[in-house]
Amino acid sequence: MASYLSHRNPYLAIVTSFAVRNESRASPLSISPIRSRTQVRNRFHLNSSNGNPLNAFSSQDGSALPIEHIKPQTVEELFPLSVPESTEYNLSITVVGASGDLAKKKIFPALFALYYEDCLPENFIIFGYARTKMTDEELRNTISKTLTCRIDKRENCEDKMDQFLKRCFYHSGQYNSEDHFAELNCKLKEKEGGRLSNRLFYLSVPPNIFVDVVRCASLKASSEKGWTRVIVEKPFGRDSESSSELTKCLKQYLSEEQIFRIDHYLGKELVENLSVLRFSNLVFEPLWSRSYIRSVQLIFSEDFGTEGRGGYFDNYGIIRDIMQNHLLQILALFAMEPPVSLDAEDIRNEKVKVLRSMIPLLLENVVVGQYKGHSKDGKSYPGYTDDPTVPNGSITPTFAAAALFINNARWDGVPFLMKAGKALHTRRAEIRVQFRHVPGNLYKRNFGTDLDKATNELVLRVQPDEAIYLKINNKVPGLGMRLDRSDLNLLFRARYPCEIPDAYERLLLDAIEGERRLFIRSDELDAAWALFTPLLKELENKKITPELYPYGSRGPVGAHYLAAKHNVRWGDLGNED
Ligand SMILES: NC(=O)C1=CN([C@@H]2O[C@H](COP(=O)(O)OP(=O)(O)OC[C@H]3O[C@@H](n4cnc5c(N)ncnc54)[C@H](OP(=O)(O)O)[C@@H]3O)[C@@H](O)[C@H]2O)C=CC1
Ligand SMILES: O=C1O[C@H](COP(=O)(O)O)[C@@H](O)[C@H](O)[C@H]1O
Repeated sequence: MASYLSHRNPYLAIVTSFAVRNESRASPLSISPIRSRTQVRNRFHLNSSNGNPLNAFSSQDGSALPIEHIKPQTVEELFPLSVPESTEYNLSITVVGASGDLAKKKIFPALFALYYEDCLPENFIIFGYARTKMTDEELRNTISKTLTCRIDKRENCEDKMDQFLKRCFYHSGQYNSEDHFAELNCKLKEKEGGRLSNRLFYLSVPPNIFVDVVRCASLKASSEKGWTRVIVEKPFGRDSESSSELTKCLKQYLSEEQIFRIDHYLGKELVENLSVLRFSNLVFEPLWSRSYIRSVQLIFSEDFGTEGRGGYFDNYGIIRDIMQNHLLQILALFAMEPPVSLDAEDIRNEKVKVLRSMIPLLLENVVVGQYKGHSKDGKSYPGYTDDPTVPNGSITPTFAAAALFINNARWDGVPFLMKAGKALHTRRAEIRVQFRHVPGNLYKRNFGTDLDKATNELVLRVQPDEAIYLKINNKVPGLGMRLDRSDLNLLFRARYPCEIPDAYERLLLDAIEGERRLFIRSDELDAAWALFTPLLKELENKKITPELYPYGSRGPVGAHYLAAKHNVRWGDLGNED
């Protein structure tokens, strides 16, 4: 019971510790604390991503108001005899950049999915905000085209969509206008109907606008009595300096507790499952070190180019777009020491330690590539520089492979190979763990000369078709002694025949709840940039030309040499997957 609410905000931590102290000397007369706590829990009984029940109307983040303001002063304040009903609370979500691609593709559909699953509080409203002129009705029409119902839960879906859309509104304004945000504030207040309201802003706009929006929103549209939180989309800067500058600017208006830096890969089901697999199964954790693991591979590939996003992409490139954030976050989760608990700070502390233990990334351990035009079966595919939004002669990498090392006792000498590319032959994201050879293997001669083919490999397929499988050696049935490699295969669609929630659903729900475990803390971000910035500068200063690879291919051959240099092979390019 003690840990039930305690990891949340200061208010709830106080409530919990106080309630537990009271509980230990409970008498028939000391019933009110326990009753109050139960009421609090029942009011909004959802689970956040670490499995703890939610309290969606949890109080302040210590932002708009000083912390003393929110500390309950008396027992009556801590455990009021009459706890307000959930209907008195409101959650207002403002999607800034609501006319954009991400808002339509991911954010509104995720919000609808949460509503459909009864994961939003009873009183919620959603505002779209952008410069584009639009009426509420026009916003509803636009987003209605992208809402979908779970494949396995289609009943009443149309009704639910209608009800959801009725809660969606739109306000047009400039991103740097305090007046326009003050107008938004008036509209929010009107719809909130005088209830205590928590406010969440989702910054789905290009990064050069982040600070303006945060300034205007925090000064003019913060919640007066509830919390105000801001989800910030990547990219968080483009190197150490710009990232620190961004953090510094954001912190003029927000506390760290209010900033939710999203990395949507942390919300993916299989990335979530990584820690479960490792820490709740005895068979894996003892093997999780240099003693048994020969290499770890983090692979991201897309079978389409930068179509439509070339303008953004050219300023960043694949290392900033995928490696410095998505793949590095997975690496940190994979390699961290067991955290003290599942609390956000405990996990993020361990991740930071790993990131800070990484050996500086050398240019000789990196390969960069760029896709070129290619024709196949009578169809032609454009090269990266054919995109009209990409400058002629751009040397921005659309592919990169890198070998990284962690300087600690657990991982000394183990190559962590990363590979990320656009316009490759397949769309896939996976974590591959290659184990060492079996020492003194009795069956050595059954494998022929290539012992690598007989090593065990654990694969977490993040997407598509989520799966966890372990490649093992097995006797082929029969009178002889022939071995082959087989998979112990946990295919999610076979085992769990329900739709897997999108990463944005999980992350939005956590931000509403105030659960920060899957969001990036500023010191994690600093450590991530500290690792990649020198390399990025060297690539740019030396104007390293990327190796060209045809659209739809398996990427530059340089990636194979890189793996070979570290005595390993890419697991995704074997004869079998
Ligand atoms: N799209 C994706 O798949 C992903 C996007 N992201 C990040 O999410 C954020 C939003 O992405 P996305 O929706 O694709 O971005 P968009 O380019 O579609 O921009 C979103 C909105 O911002 C406004 N906007 C665009 N450019 C400018 C500008 N130069 N000055 C002022 N306003 C501008 C536009 O609204 P209006 O003109 O109406 O004001 C636009 O509809 C970005 O930070 C992006 O990096 C992260 C991961 C994936
Ligand atoms: O952050 C980004 O991610 C997408 C890939 O996300 P996914 O969930 O579809 O795998 C990528 O296309 C984009 O370039 C990048 O900015």
